[in-house]
Formats: sequence, structure tokens, C-alpha cells
Amino acid sequence: MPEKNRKLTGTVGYAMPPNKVKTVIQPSLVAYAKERGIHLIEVHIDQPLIEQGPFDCLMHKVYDDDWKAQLRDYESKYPAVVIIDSPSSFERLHNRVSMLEVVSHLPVFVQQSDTEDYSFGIPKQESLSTANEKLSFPVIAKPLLANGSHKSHELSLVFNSHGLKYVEPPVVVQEFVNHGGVLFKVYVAGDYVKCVKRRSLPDFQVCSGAAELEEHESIRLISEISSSATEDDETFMKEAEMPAMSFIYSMAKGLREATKLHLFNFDMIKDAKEYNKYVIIDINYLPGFAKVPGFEVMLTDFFLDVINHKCEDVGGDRVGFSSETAILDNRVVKKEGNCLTILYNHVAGLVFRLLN
Ligand SMILES: Nc1ncnc2c1ncn2[C@@H]1O[C@H](COP(=O)(O)OP(=O)(O)OP(=O)(O)O)[C@@H](O)[C@H]1O
Ligand SMILES: O=P(O)(O)O[C@H]1[C@H](O)[C@H](O)[C@H](OP(=O)(O)O)[C@@H](OP(=O)(O)O)[C@@H]1O
Ligand SMILES: [Mg+2]
Ligand SMILES: [Mg+2]
Repeated sequence: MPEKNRKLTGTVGYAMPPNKVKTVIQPSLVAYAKERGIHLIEVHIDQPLIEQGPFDCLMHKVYDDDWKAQLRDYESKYPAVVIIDSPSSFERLHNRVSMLEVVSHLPVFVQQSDTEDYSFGIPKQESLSTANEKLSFPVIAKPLLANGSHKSHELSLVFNSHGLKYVEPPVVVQEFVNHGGVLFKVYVAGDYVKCVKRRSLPDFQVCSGAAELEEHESIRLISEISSSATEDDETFMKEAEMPAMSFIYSMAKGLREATKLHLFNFDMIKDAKEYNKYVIIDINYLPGFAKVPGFEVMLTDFFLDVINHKCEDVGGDRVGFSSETAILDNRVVKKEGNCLTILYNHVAGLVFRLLN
């Protein structure tokens, strides 16, 4: 959109429970956005949506059928309003199996960093009934339903088959991936991406004694890990190397295209057993952006893009994302710009897969 036609002001309605408002719509964001022409207006979720607004954009994190019906009604009355994001897009994140399936089908082009290739994947995961025979311990059992409830964050670390008996279904069971105790949390707001480091669980050396652990020692409940960094962790985390931003950007672009979401974060850990392989373990819709340094600028830039329709519906190439390379078999290769090279890369990818 030529600068002269660029809209400089707009209204963004936000509909979310009070505890979510606290972790996203902080006073610093409201003030900064207002300075830049974006008026953030609270939508009262206990009142009829149709009687509120209209807005240029409506962002929401409300999970019930009545709200979904109101949203449909609102969209039909105000077709120009941009809904961030569609329930059909974020609902797949409420099931931890469908959540990570999007990673396996990433159709995107990612940028090879200037010095090395990256590869990515998801942890091996099974249902409770097949975990014991198909996975190696330790494993981490996660409630299958990831719908923002407190219970959906109650994870269990399980060290042997006895411990699985104490796991309350429905769950998905993932192999624990040693990753050096540091988590990379990537926040995405349209074309704007920020990666932060968080303290994670420490590595576990699989010891022969694990199978003989007392029953009560064979399972450990864990929750709220990533937000409890202590002083020494800070030093520890500072030393952890961040993956290349080109890789992070490309993963963000891939997940945007695969999920059709604009506001989300994803958790990445570096597989200690493989060279430069990152494992996606979690994707969250509309997380607590307020934890991200500079989130006020990031979200305001995003809102301005939305009201100027610069934040194309996913799939469009935008500034900041490069489609200079390709993912083939989840391995990152550089797309040298012509189709012959891409074909070569594809063949190379197939050979790579055959040899590995
Ligand atoms: N497969 C895994 N291997 C190693 N560590 C893991 C694995 N899955 C989860 N973890 C650790 O457990 C933490 C919580 O897992 P996860 O992010 O899946 O749960 P969550 O409840 O969705 O968390 P969030 O608050 O980010 O939504 C991760 O940040 C990481 O530290
Ligand atoms: O540290 P982050 O921002 O990842 O913590 C998020 C978390 O990832 C989830 O997105 C939480 O949302 P729910 O899954 O809906 O519980 C966020 O909760 P919130 O109350 O802060 O929005 C966490 O911030
Ligand atoms: Mg997480
Ligand atoms: Mg999560």
C-alpha cells in the first residue's frame, strides 16, 4: 500500500478473560499503541459482541461455543473487521497431537544460516497404551487437551513403565529430549518474530537403575517450568547459543502458513543427540506476549500492518521472511534461486533421506 494511502489510526478490540488481559494488554502497550494511532478497546465478553465496536480488528482468546456463534454473527454484520484469529485455526492447538502435526507438514521455505544447515522435527510421541513398547524412558506425559486450563499444563515426567500406571488419561506421551536445560520460546505476531530463552528441565542421563525405581519415584509432576528462572540460571542461559535468526524466522513463517495463525508462540529445544536439530514441543495461541522485551512495539507494528492489510493472509511473502531456501525432508537447504538448483536440492534431500 503506497505510504500516502497508509491508514495511520485504527481500533483494535480485545476479547479475553481478565487473566489473559493481564499477560497481553498491559498499560504500557495501550499507551504506546495509542501514541502510534492504535486504540485498544476492551470487548466485554459478558455482553453481546454485536452491540460492541465496530473495530478494524478484533483479537480474541475466548474458548466457548456461544462466543464462536457471536463471532460468526459479528463477521457477517462487519465483514471488513479482521478477526485475529479464526477459531478453526487455533482449535487444532487444543489437541497436543493435532498441534504438532502441523510441524510434520511444514510446506515452507526456510533460510539456511550463513554457516550451517539446520534440521527440525517433533519428539517421538505415542498414546498411553503404546508408550511403553514404542518409546524410550524418560518420557513426558502431557494432557491431550491443551485448552488453557490449569490442568492442561500439568505434565508428568515418567522414568519407567511402573510410572505410566499413575498417568491419568487422556494424555500424549513424548520421549524426553535432552536439550541442555534451555528452551527457545519464539513469539510471532504476523511478520514480527522474537525469540527468547527460558529455563527448561535439566537433561536426564538414562541410568540402569531407572527400571528399579520405587513406584512413587517413577513419576514426577511438573508445571510452570519455563517462567521460574533463578539468578544462576540467567548466567547459564546467557551462555546458551541462540539458533540463527534466519532459521527462527523461517520456522515462524512455516508455522504461520501451516496454522494460519497470526498471534502465537512455539517452544523449541535443541536436540543434544543431533547436530543442529531443533525439536518443536509446543505451540500456543495468543500467549503472554507481555513477557517479551519490547512487546509493545512488536504488537503495535503488527496491528498497524493489519489495519493496512499489509499483514496478508498467511501464505504471502512479506518483508522479514525470506523464501530464499527450501525445506526438503525437514532439512534446511539453500534455494539458489533457480528451479534447476531446487530440483538438485530435492534430489539431494531424497538421497540424504535414503542414506540416513
Ligand atoms: N519432549 C520434551 N523433551 C524435553 N523437555 C520437554 C519436552 N516437552 C516439554 N518439555 C519441557 O516441559 C516444558 C513444558 O512443556 P510444554 O511447553 O509442552 O507444556 P505447556 O503446558 O504447553 O507449556 P506452556 O506454558 O508453554 O503452554 C517445556 O517448556 C520443556 O521445558
Ligand atoms: O511463557 P509463555 O508466554 O509461553 O506462557 C504462556 C503459555 O505458553 C501459554 O500460551 C499460556 O496460555 P494458555 O495455554 O492459554 O494457558 C499463557 O498463559 P497466559 O495466561 O499468560 O496467557 C502463558 O503466558
Ligand atoms: Mg510450552
Ligand atoms: Mg503450551
